[in-house]
Amino acid sequence: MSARIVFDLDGTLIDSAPDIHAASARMLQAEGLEPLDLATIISFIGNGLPHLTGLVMARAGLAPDRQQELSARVLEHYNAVSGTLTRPYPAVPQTLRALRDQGHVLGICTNKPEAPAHDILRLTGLGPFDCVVGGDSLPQRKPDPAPLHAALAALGQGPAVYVGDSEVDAETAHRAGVPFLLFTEGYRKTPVDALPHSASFADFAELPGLIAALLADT
Ligand SMILES: O=C(O)COP(=O)(O)O
Ligand SMILES: [Mg+2]
Repeated sequence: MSARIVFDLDGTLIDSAPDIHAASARMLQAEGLEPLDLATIISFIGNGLPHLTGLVMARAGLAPDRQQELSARVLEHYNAVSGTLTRPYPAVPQTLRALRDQGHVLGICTNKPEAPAHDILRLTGLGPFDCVVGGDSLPQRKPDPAPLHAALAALGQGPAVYVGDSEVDAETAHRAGVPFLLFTEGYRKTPVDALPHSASFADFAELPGLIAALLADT
């Protein structure tokens, strides 16, 4: 049976935190400020770059009324560095190929803006995806279920599953009523057991088997 499989991007298919860290560091440097450490930046990922910029600004003591200006700055820097330090997690390319070969249709539902999401998918060679919904594609972003619903609608009919790494992804899937497969090696802050999920995995090589088991149950 073929399924509609939608993936989160940052912390799920790709380890993009080093480029996000570099983009925020360039913005801070232009303000005469020191970079935040990578672990702090990782803890801020999940709700999109403007939200992350707001958290970085608060931590660095920058006035909140500059958020729009500085978010645009971080996005410019991110577009400039995007891909330099970003890598797919181990076994991701092979697993995506295997899932396509099995006849599944694959989509992306990320809070990363749509344009850099397309860029990074091209640079990493992880595509083609049958749809890409970004954090700025709709008025709503995750954890609102609307972006996941939009991605699934674009993929047609059939059983659905969402694969992600974070609290935001677990809540999105839960609110959308879609089974959630949790990748445990991304940017999650909460213990695995405290997040609603159908199954969890640490190695992408396990994913086709988990999806087959999920489909057998439905
Ligand atoms: O850019 C972010 O903050 C999060 O992106 P993600 O939804 O792909 O994890
Ligand atoms: Mg993520």
